[in-house]
Amino acid sequence: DSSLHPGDPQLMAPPSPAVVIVGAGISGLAAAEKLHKHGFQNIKILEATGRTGGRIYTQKYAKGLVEIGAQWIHGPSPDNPIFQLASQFGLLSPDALLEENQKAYGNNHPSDMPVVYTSSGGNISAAALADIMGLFITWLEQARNFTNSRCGPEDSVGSFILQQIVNSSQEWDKELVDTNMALLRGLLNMECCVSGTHSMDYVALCPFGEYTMLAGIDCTFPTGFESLVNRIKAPLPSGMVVLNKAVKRIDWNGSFQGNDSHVYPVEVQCEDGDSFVADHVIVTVPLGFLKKQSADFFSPELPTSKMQAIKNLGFGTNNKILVEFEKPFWDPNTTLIQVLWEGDSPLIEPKEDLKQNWIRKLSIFVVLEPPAQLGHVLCGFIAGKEAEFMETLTYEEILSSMTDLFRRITGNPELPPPVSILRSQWYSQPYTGGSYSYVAVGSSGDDLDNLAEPLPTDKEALKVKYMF
Ligand SMILES: Cc1cc2nc3c(=O)[nH]c(=O)nc-3n(C[C@H](O)[C@H](O)[C@H](O)COP(=O)(O)OP(=O)(O)OC[C@H]3O[C@@H](n4cnc5c(N)ncnc54)[C@H](O)[C@@H]3O)c2cc1C
Repeated sequence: DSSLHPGDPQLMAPPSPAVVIVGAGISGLAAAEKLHKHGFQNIKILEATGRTGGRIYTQKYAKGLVEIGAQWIHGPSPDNPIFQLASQFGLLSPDALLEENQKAYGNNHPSDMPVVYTSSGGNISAAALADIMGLFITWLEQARNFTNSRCGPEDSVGSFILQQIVNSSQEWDKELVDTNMALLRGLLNMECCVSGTHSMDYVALCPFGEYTMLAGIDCTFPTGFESLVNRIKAPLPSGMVVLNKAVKRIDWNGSFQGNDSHVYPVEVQCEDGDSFVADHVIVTVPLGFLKKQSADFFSPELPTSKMQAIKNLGFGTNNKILVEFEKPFWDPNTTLIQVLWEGDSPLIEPKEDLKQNWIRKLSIFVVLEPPAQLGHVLCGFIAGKEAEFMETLTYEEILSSMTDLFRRITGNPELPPPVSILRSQWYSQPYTGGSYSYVAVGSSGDDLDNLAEPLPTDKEALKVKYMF
């Protein structure tokens, strides 16, 4: 509520509330910026790593910039706060600002049709692919329509789609069955990347449609997603963000003497022995970190409903493998490349030997734009246990796997190896522990709301709650 200011009597017990924000990703920085704008001065943002931005991470690569984490504004239209900020700061390309692009629906998926390369160097006709893509998109929409209608708590998006595949396959021409199944396996692999999960069998069916899709064709930041973070951070005074300051524990319901005469309800203890007293703490650490640490991170322990929400919600890995080529092997109009792994099928469990088979989970590559400025770069997406295994491999092992893969799918054993590769390793980051969250079987959207609820639940104590 912008009408409230620190001087307002209903907000102010001590004259300048001390606020500690844990995490300097976009959430923590945006919270600080908002408080600062409303006159709060006693704010500290404690960040475990040596950089701000968290899962928004733009790096120099090839001849330009690439995103190791967040890449697109999904649903860039006026209702989207990221879009609002990005346009306000002038960070978007003229195309992204076109009204027609803001009104169109991209469905949170790349809107273009991929070009399919098979694992033995063949191609698939655009018509065959369009048929299967059409079915798959319809099934996803049907899965979203389960919201508020009856479905079992154990039902998953994966099991629903599998049932549709089985039913639909009865009507397919026999000679198309293997190709269709392999295409669908690839589309499911891609959907795992979208949801950040190992398997769509882990994603709850009933709440699947609660994720609101905003209008707008997904767009990127020409100067990098991190330029948005930097603009949000710019007005904050130096010293407000403290890097390399990992928080170890938050004592959130006590009485702690500050250096002044004030007694504070919260004390934040850091790994390096430092501690900070506070009136309010805003915790923005990823769910992946909370899953590993929440039992020891809060004292007293969080209420059972919050602990259950942390346990029940899903948090999985989606990684990127960026591959730079001297010359593109793909046609200049290609925007997406799908790898069809012959023999794969949604009806067959993937083989467990990750060393031999991890690469079969890699089904989709986005051609990064614009090649004139960036060079010829493909961005592969891989999710789940295979993505986590990939993080353990050396640069040389991945480069060699990529060389083999592209030689196979182009049918050209002489194809020059990529010039370089760059991969993300979100699972191994101790303060992230994966990529993003999803509503897993056994959880619901209420768990997300529950985690966002401030503590303590005593309404009298909730002065800051009404700031936003
Ligand atoms: C591969 C990938 C692709 C993505 N693609 C998109 C996309 O295209 N579009 C999109 O909108 N979103 C995308 N996302 C999601 C998006 O990046 C996140 O939703 C967003 O960046 C989360 O911001 P945050 O500030 O909430 O968390 P984070 O960015 O994770 O920030 C949390 C911060 O807390 C710090 N921290 C953790 N523990 C501690 C501790 N104990 N003490 C102190 N600090 C701590 C972390 O180091 C981190 O800096 C993607 C994410 C990934 C990983």
